[in-house]
Amino acid sequence: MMRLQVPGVQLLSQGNTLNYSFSGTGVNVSSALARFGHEGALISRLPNTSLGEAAAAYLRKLGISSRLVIRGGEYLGLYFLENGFGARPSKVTYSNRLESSFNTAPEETYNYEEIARSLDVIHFCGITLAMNDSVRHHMKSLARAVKQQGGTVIFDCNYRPSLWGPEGYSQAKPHYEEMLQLADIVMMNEKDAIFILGMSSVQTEREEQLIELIPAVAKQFDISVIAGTHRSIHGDNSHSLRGFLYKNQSFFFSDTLRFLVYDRIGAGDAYTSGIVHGELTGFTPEQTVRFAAAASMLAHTVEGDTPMASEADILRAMTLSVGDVER
Ligand SMILES: Nc1ncnc2c1ncn2[C@@H]1O[C@H](COP(=O)(O)OP(=O)(O)OP(=O)(O)O)[C@@H](O)[C@H]1O
Ligand SMILES: O=C(O)C[C@@H](O)[C@H](O)C(=O)CO
Repeated sequence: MMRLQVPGVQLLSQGNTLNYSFSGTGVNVSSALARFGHEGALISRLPNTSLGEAAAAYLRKLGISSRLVIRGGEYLGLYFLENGFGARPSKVTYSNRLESSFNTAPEETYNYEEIARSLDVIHFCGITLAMNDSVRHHMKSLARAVKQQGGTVIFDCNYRPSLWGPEGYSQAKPHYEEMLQLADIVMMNEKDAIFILGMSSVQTEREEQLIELIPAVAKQFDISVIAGTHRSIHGDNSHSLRGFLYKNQSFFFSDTLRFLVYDRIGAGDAYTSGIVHGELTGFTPEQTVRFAAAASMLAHTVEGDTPMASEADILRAMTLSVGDVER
């Protein structure tokens, strides 16, 4: 999709120029993994227009393979970003998303078995799950095909209230449950368990709810790895983030990292990419969760949705020393 950002911290109603880039969770995760040395390919559908061309060129620049990008349809989904400052949060407004080439892809667009044979790991997210019945059908069919071929299915719950509407949780629940049944690695925290899956906890603190509910989710849906973050937002444009990883019936946590935020969008995708890279590379769970949290921290420092840090940048950031100019 296309991101249209009002420069600086202006509101849409104040500005008169927009900077554009192309993004979405799939773009963010596949480009980060490509930067870490894996082959990252995007499964999507782009229009045969200058907009589609510009998006394809952007993917090439990010090192993403477009071998699974289909051409057709007429539009690209858009979102407008107004950056927050201090007490005023950033605001995302989606536009024309449901008419996009991706969201109108007809039944026969993707050859699920062929795609599944061509990859080891596939990543889906809750944003795609919120689109429409036809997209959900593509998504679940592809996940089933990958599972049948012995591939790894990753599902990031990232629930977006504005996409599901007022009865969102009850509408979302059966679809989330289906994806969780198919997933091997899941990105979530206790909020997803409580609000979407309807689980309850006797605990009142987030950390304790997490420790009670995540193992129950892993058991119920037979999930090997569950990972996610807890974020606190401070009044001085800084955030604190602590990552967790639940694997082999044990929890692993990163340190709580506190940092200034330049651009928050896509930081969760950077965390996911760190977890997936750690799992694929054979890091220990301790290393993986620390690597993912540092990857997410660095993503907050770069403009745009897409994480730009290399593995070396992240390993350096894990030492926690703030650097001067490197020359
Ligand atoms: N209102 C909500 N209802 C249910 N779950 C939620 C809600 N808000 C957030 N969550 C869940 O909490 C987890 C963390 O969400 P959060 O928005 O903090 O960041 P993220 O998804 O990690 O980051 P990013 O927005 O960069 O992808 C996600 O799995 C998300 O689905
Ligand atoms: O809405 C999307 O498809 C994703 C974008 O809003 C953005 O890239 C994002 O939220 C990433 O997690």
